[in-house]
Amino acid sequence: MEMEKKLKELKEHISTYPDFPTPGIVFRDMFSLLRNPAAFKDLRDVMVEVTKRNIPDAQAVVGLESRGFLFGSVLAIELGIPFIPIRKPGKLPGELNSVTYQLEYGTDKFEIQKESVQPGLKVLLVDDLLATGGSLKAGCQLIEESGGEVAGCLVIMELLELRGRDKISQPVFSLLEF
Ligand SMILES: O=P(O)(O)OC[C@H]1O[C@H](OP(=O)(O)OP(=O)(O)O)[C@H](O)[C@@H]1O
Ligand SMILES: Nc1ncnc2[nH]cnc12
Repeated sequence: MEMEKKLKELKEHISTYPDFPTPGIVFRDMFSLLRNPAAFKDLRDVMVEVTKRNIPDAQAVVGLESRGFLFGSVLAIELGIPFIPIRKPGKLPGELNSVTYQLEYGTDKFEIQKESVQPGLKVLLVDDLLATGGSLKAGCQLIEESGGEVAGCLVIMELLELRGRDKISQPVFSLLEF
């Protein structure tokens, strides 16, 4: 099946919840897609194809906690490159770099292990969803502060009207647009 058709079908597997978790937020639930094994497999194939086509020189996948871990780890296995986590505070051992950022609903802090990023490492940053762009921007900042280079970002879903990609100077690829 060609990519466009696959993407159209995948989008139909995303359930929508108005006013969750707070009034005014339209929540796009990717877990409804993951419940369907054939759809999850198709999503994996599309992620791999888009990455190989657009970010072929990625040397590691960095995933953002927590939903970014699900897709980032699948991609790292398929590409045969390391998976590196960026986590919420207090979860990672060892020497860390950290950054504080704004969410669509609230603020939070991210941490990465210094030893996980070698100087000049070309990174593919992965998350489930791009909303205001605060998380992805913080992720890029953290990778660069740690000595890495963001070769590109991949998100499964993008909420277009929030214009999150305007905050990101690195190339951003999204699969399903809302
Ligand atoms: O573009 P932004 O406005 O920054 O929003 C997108 C981020 O918000 C959600 O994460 P959340 O902090 O809810 O964490 P979770 O994945 O652990 O549920 C989502 O998984 C993205 O990481
Ligand atoms: N609207 C939304 N739907 C799902 N996850 C989100 N994370 C941030 N905003 C979101």
